[in-house]
Amino acid sequence: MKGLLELIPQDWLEEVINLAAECTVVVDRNGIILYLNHAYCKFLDVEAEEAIGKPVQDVIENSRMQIVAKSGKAEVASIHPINGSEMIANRYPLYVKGELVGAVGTVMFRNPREWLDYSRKLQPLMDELNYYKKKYEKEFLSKYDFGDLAGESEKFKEAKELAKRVSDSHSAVLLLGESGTGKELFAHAIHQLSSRRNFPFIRLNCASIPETLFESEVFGYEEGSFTGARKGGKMGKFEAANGGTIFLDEIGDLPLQLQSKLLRVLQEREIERVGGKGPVQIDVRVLSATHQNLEKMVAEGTFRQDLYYRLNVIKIEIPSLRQRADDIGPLSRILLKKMEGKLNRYGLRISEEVLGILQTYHWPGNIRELENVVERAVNVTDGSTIYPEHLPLYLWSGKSPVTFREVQYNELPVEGKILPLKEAVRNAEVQAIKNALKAAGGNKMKAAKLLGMGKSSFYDKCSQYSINSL
Ligand SMILES: Nc1ncnc2c1ncn2[C@@H]1O[C@H](COP(=O)(O)OP(=O)(O)OP(=O)(O)O)[C@@H](O)[C@H]1O
Repeated sequence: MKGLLELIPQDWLEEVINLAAECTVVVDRNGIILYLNHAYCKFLDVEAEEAIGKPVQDVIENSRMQIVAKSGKAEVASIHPINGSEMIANRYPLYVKGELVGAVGTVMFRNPREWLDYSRKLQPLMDELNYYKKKYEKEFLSKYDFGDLAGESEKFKEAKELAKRVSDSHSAVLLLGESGTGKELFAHAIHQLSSRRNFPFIRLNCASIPETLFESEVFGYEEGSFTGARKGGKMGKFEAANGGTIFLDEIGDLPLQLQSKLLRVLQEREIERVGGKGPVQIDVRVLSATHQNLEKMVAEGTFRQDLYYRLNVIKIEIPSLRQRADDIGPLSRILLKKMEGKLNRYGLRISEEVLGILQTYHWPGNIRELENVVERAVNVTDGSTIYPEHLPLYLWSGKSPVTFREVQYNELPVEGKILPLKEAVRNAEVQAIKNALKAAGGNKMKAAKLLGMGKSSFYDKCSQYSINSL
């Protein structure tokens, strides 16, 4: 077989080398220069005839070509000081028929200026690339894993274990739980632990999607399929999720007429773009979530039974924060750490009184609400400790924490001796005032606030019970 270069005339070759890598040098195994191209001669200010046959280090200052020709190890993009400036050079060992015969050196940039000009041209492209990378990560990749799901209570751990166990299955998962319990976090974590993790995670909010846009959003459309259709068409959510996971959030809020369209995709596992030429096969894992009671909706005829069965292959019920009161303390501390980072306020702690209040509140908004409360507290706390007055008023104003809980009489232990009611009330008031003063570090205004009392009634009570200080 003919050599690959045989068709190129000999006198073309040098020009080809000059164009391919401006400054080029070739040495034999002993580091003797066999070839120095025109551009390199010009850069070094030497004649080729003078240089050829000489040891490379005698012609090129600080050269390492003789080392590469012996070691057989390439040196790529190394800084090479020459002629008072630092150029960037590549040195490659030259193997012919498997044998090390010498080395080839090229100069990528003859000085840092060249490199700067080059990187200036490259920078906008890199910025653009990073922008799309971030956009892709934000829109198409899952952001959380099971490590982000904090909680040690039994019910929560059971839900987490089940979710882990079914992560890699292909079956549909229905996540049930009140608003703010972490259903979306679970969906991310399930995808992250599955073998689909390197494929997209696409969220479709079924509550916010207008009926008129459902088809184009969910199935996509072809260019020119309707007035206003985007040039090049648009990929729908199912197509975008292909190979990965689609998370149908707030599925209980999907209008009945759209439920049948969704059911068709789930049954047939194919979609057809609006104005498309035919169906496209899709391979997506379906996760869905709702705070609604789907069984009740099915019974009332507002949710399709067949769709319910499709989605509810594996049901995971996420407990409300009320049902995992033991987790409130640890979760508050975790959320505090998160907020410290977000708001750049470090070294904060939550006081015992605040923990008491948080533990007895009923948390209708669950972890999302707790997160908001902690964020607010971090914002309004001046010192390093979060006290009750840093919580929103509805959490503590005018009430003792115990009134938040539905205490059953038979749950209350009988303690101490039975006193006449007036005396018991007096003792309780004295104790409550002393506790509040202690919690407020002796500050009467703060103590009054903690007790949910006006300043003057607090002072009246203090003088009635002769309490002057702690
Ligand atoms: N176990 C947890 N550990 C730490 N943070 C959590 C946990 N669960 C939820 N969160 C946080 O609480 C907030 C609400 O979570 P998420 O959006 O997943 O709830 P949701 O149940 O999907 O709510 P909705 O039903 O309103 O959509 C998020 O900011 C999330 O980071």
